[in-house]
Amino acid sequence: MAARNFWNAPDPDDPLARALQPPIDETPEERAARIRQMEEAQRVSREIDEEIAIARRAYDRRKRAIKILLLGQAESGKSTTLKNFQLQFSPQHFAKERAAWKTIIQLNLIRCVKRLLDVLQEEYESSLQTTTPASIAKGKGVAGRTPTTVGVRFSTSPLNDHHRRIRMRLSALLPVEEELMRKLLPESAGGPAARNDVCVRAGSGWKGVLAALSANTSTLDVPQPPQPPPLVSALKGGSTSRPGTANSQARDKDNPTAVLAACKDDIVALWEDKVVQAVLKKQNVRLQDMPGFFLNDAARVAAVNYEPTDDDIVRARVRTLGVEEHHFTMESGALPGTEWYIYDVGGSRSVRQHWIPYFDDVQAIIFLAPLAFNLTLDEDPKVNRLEDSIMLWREVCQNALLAKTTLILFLNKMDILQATLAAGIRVVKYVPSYGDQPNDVQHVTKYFRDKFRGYHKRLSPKPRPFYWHETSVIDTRSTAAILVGVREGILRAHLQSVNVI
Ligand SMILES: Nc1nc2c(ncn2[C@@H]2O[C@H](COP(=O)(O)OP(=O)(O)OP(=O)(O)O)[C@@H](O)[C@H]2O)c(=O)[nH]1
Ligand SMILES: [Mg+2]
Repeated sequence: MAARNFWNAPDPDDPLARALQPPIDETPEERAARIRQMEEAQRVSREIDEEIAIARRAYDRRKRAIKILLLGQAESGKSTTLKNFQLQFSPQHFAKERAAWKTIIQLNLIRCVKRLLDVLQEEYESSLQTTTPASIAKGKGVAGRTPTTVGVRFSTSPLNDHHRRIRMRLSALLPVEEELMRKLLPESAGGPAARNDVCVRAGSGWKGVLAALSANTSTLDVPQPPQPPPLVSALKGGSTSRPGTANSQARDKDNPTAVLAACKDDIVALWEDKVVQAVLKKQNVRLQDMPGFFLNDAARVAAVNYEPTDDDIVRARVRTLGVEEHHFTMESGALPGTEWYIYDVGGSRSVRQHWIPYFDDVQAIIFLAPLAFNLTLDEDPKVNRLEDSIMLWREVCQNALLAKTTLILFLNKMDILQATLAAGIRVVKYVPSYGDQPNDVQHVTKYFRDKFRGYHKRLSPKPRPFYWHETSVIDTRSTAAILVGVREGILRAHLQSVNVI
């Protein structure tokens, strides 16, 4: 019996094959249309196969890749650690994002100026006094300002009209800040998170938005600083209205570089003013400790031709909302070409539930714990920051999903601990169990490190080594050396776990 060609000759008994047979009376046009349809179906099918192959390759690559999760409370230094990683091991990628960071740094500077203006306004308001008949009778008043009418308000503040004029001119920065925040986080512009910090939502493509903005803003068109309105309105808290057309105002608020350049001399003058520094000291405000502090660099950052340095980018502050995945290929090191994924999460209490889905798929966790024994959480000022870090560390140590995960503790912000202890702030006041041990960096660090080590040992589902480093991740040089060691350690642990070494 002759062999039937399986593909070309359909089995006459197969109902599906019968159904797919072209009709006997098919016209040439119908035949052409049927063939076109078949070809289109084959093309779609090939496309789907290709997509599946790409997805499978990506899945295999990701499975082989090394995955690190950065954990810790808000402001503990997770995103700063990530930037150090990128700077150290993926410098080309880091350099590509420079334009986006420029706008963030400008925004950080504007925030610092705004905070400074708020402090000066508070000082001014708290120094307002009203004359009373009694004070006039006793000849009380302010030098050079003899009150003439009963009930006149006057200020005893050392801030004078010169400061108020600068303050009015700097109000031109406020619409710029609002506009940038609206672009970065449209859904919560003006909300509580956005008011306190520069926020971005993970996966929103904010770096692309900012890079485009930075490329589009003309730096040649520097507006003149606004002229102050009459002093009366300035004393009332001021209006932000400026001379110029509505069009020029709309254009200016889209151009942080130009507006900052116009305000540069005023920012520098206000920040370096001795009276202003004395007010800050009196009010016990240290703007230097603010996240994203750039006032000492104002002359550079507010310049028309400003380009951020690597250090500027590492110091820039953006609050992370959600979880950001960063994929990069090691450009150097023991195994160049190795793929790494680093997950950077938001650390404030309301977003911590988003961490859990990442727990079962990471080789290592870098846990950032600043030894901020004297500070409280922004989101809950009743909670001590260090207590919160220890509570989080305990949860991470005992989590069964993380039993095989390498935990690396960064006791971060050592520079701040040093400054805090040098300022005479005593640990025992906040942590009574510290007792009368010496109040120096070495003893304080050992005390808290032993606490973290103890929980790690007691709570880990099975024994695992305790890795820790004292870090100031804001300092790129000292961090680079630590990260090289961390990278090699994680790589070795990973290769061992897959039986390669
Ligand atoms: N002085 C000092 N500042 C640091 C250090 N590490 C981070 N910072 C600063 O602390 C602020 C917060 O750092 P981030 O890296 O943004 O903190 P985060 O953990 O990512 O915070 P969230 O995104 O809110 O969860 C930034 O202004 C950093 O520049 C450090 O070691 N020393
Ligand atoms: Mg962050």
